[in-house]
Amino acid sequence: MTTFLEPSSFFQVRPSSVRAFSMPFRSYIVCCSNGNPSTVVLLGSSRDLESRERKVVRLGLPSKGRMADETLSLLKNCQLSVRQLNPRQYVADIPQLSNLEVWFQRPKDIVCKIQSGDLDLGIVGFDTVCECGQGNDDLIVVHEALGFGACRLSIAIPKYGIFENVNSLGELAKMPQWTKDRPLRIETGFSYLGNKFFKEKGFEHVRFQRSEGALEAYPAMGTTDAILDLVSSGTTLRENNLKEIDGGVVLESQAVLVASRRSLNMRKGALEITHEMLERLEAHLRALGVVTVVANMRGNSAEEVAERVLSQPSLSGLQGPTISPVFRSRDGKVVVDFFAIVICVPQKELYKSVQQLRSIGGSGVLVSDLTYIFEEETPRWRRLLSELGL
Ligand SMILES: Nc1ncnc2c1ncn2[C@@H]1O[C@H](COP(=O)(O)OP(=O)(O)OP(=O)(O)O)[C@@H](O)[C@H]1O
Ligand SMILES: O=P(O)(O)OC[C@H]1O[C@H](OP(=O)(O)OP(=O)(O)O)[C@H](O)[C@@H]1O
Ligand SMILES: [Mg+2]
Repeated sequence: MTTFLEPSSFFQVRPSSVRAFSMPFRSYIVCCSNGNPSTVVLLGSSRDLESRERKVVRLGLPSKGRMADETLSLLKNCQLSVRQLNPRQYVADIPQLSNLEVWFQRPKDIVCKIQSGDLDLGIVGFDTVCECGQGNDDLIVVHEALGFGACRLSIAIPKYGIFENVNSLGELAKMPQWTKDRPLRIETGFSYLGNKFFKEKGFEHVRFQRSEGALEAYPAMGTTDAILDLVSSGTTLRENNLKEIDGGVVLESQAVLVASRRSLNMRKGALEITHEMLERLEAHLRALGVVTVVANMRGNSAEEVAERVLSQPSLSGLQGPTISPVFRSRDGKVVVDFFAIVICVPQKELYKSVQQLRSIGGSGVLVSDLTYIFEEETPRWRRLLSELGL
């Protein structure tokens, strides 16, 4: 039961005391009717109230770093261009999506702010969601493969010295050097994921040391034994005389669209915006690397042309070819002796497809890029609704 009390009976507690109630908010309005702490009632945080009252939906995008440009260009390719008047402005919008604000933030802050209710949606690396989210059930990965920022969170050790013959996680664990007093020291910006991984793997004597940036230098400095960091091409490791080991990949990552479950359930418009973004992202990503091929072919009927087209392995298209009659006027009569074929083929198979089309009589071949492929269903939308219990 909620009881409304006189203002004089309200007081505020410190964040540390609030944690004792296992509530994740920074400041709470707490009231108690008779001074007895056992009757304390938590009404909600001032921050939480502000967040709940907010009418506009907020999307967090990386403000800088390697994810920033690719995020903007992906959205642009989905016809969701972000309108930012100048690059130092941290708030922007997407004219296509009314009732949406874009906030540029550092990737880690995006995940923190989604959890605190200051943002509703975000585009960041999966590694950041897992590290900063720490398994928080409020975070939902709505699209897990946006197609850029691919990397892995991986353990690396020196190629030299005591590690020369160590090439797997098992061998690293068995090294006699690690004891309670002298544990394996791992430098990382991913101590949550690192701790979890090493615990699951049964490592006993490990100590994580927290650092951000240029970790690859630390083993040679002698301040750490191993590092746990993101790797993509492997160049940074190689240039610093480090190597990955078998079984040492903690996580595979790429850019994802992440949302707050609370926002999707409670904030007006959040679910609709997420739906539109998801539809466009899926349709665009599906269309990447696929081209439309249009050609004309002489024939007596659509079926006869279809038989010829389907006899070629690279011409079956997404769901089979679309074949339409080409009407021409001859001697004052309308005749059909040509058919237009439309097929979608993977870019990689384009030349092979053109050769096959020619071999069965195709001419006037036109090729164009695809922007979207909208399927009947958006599989990730179904999955999201079921995760939200809708
Ligand atoms: N070498 C890489 N190749 C591909 N993607 C990467 C690579 N390094 C990082 N990423 C991805 O890009 C995201 C952002 O990395 P970035 O280096 O821009 O920011 P950061 O290191 O988290 O922030 P900052 O350096 O400002 O503290 C990472 O979370 C990861 O998903
Ligand atoms: O395998 P590679 O292709 O060499 O990429 C790996 C490097 O990329 C990231 O660093 P980043 O460039 O983001 O610099 P930072 O350490 O300052 O974040 C990561 O922390 C590695 O150092
Ligand atoms: Mg970085």
